[in-house]
Amino acid sequence: MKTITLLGATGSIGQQTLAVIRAHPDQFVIHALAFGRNVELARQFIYEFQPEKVVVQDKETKQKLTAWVSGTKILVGLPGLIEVCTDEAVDLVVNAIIGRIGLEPTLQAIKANKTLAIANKETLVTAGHLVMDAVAKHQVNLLPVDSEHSAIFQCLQGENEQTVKKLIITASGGSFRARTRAQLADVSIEDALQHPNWSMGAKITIDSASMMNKGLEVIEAHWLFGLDYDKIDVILHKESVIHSMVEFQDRSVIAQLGNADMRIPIQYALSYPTRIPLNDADSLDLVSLSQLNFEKMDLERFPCLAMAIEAGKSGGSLPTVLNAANEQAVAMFLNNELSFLGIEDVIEYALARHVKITNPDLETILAIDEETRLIVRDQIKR
Ligand SMILES: NC(=O)C1=CN([C@@H]2O[C@H](COP(=O)(O)OP(=O)(O)OC[C@H]3O[C@@H](n4cnc5c(N)ncnc54)[C@H](OP(=O)(O)O)[C@@H]3O)[C@@H](O)[C@H]2O)C=CC1
Ligand SMILES: CC(=O)[C@@H](O)[C@H](O)COP(=O)(O)O
Ligand SMILES: [Mn+2]
Repeated sequence: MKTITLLGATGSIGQQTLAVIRAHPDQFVIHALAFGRNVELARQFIYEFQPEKVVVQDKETKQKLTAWVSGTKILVGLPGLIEVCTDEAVDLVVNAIIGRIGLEPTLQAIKANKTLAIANKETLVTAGHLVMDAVAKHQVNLLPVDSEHSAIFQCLQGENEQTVKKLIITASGGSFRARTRAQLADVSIEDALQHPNWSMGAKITIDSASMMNKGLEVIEAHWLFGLDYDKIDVILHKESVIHSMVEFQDRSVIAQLGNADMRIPIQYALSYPTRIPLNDADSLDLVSLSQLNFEKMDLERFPCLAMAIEAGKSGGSLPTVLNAANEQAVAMFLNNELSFLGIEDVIEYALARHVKITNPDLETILAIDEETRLIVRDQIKR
């Protein structure tokens, strides 16, 4: 039995994680659930999973929840997240929170020697070196949940990582893959939220439309698999059936395929190192699909991907700036304060004015993150 703390329980990944746990009550039990402000949904999950502890984003949310909950301790904010990630009883932390807020809980969970299933890619982008240093020091398992990274991780099982020639990350192209750049000028929030293959939270869906998601994933892959950027390729694959591939030195290529169902990588991270059945799911039907398509990635069409690769290669504090500027810009786009193409403009602006700091510590990263968000807000409101 694995005892689990789940951060981001009310989100897209969080709910699918609970579906996996619900289907395997003999293997997984919830210790704590953390969420932001969605009290309605959280109440149902607290009732069903009876966690010992719940963490909410702020005091107002705690007040709303208090009347509904008995026998569960309600904690608030970052101290609460850290407490439930480090509790003695916990074996596995699933970090499915959105954004940079996931960084400190991640670091604390690793320091407490917990196995970590990580969906929260912003954490690895903003401070991958700190996370991987902590993983190496504490010798914990850091298990990818992101579909591409789970695919690569699965392809690497039983392999010697020294024999890897390159990773090939697939990209669906997102909501606007059929549009030219000129056709992106007036796109609406609703259009941007229509991902062709996956049902996901709003922020990652916008990242996918701008191709920043793939940029974040390249940086995430660099840290998770310890490979130089020139060994990480991205190709367009509109069906999202091959979730990613590994080419080995002998030119053999291993791919992981499956339907676009995040329960597959989530469950693999939870059950690792074994596989368990995924019930209520369809098998991949290649005959119905009949063909799979691949295209070269056009970095001029998708400048966010180009900026992310450059920031990753340059390293230091630049990925922190990239991530913070993107989080702020996407939030403002979703709030109707910025156009879709404005997202890439403000990220470019934030990166250009930043003076890189090599090997930033946690305090420096948090300060740069805050400062970058301010700069982006000021720039947009001007
Ligand atoms: N969705 C997907 O299929 C995939 C997602 N990912 C990654 O997984 C992560 C989660 O994505 P997704 O599930 O789509 O996101 P969602 O927006 O659907 O969910 C985010 C979750 O985080 C919670 N949250 C937000 N802010 C805070 C906070 N300050 N304190 C505590 N909890 C907070 C939300 O709570 P509430 O809603 O209650 O406010 C919600 O539970 C992201 O990093 C994303 O890039 C990676 C691959 C696929
Ligand atoms: C499900 C998942 O892992 C997402 O990150 C997905 O990959 C988004 O798809 P694209 O970014 O390829 O559009
Ligand atoms: Mn992904």
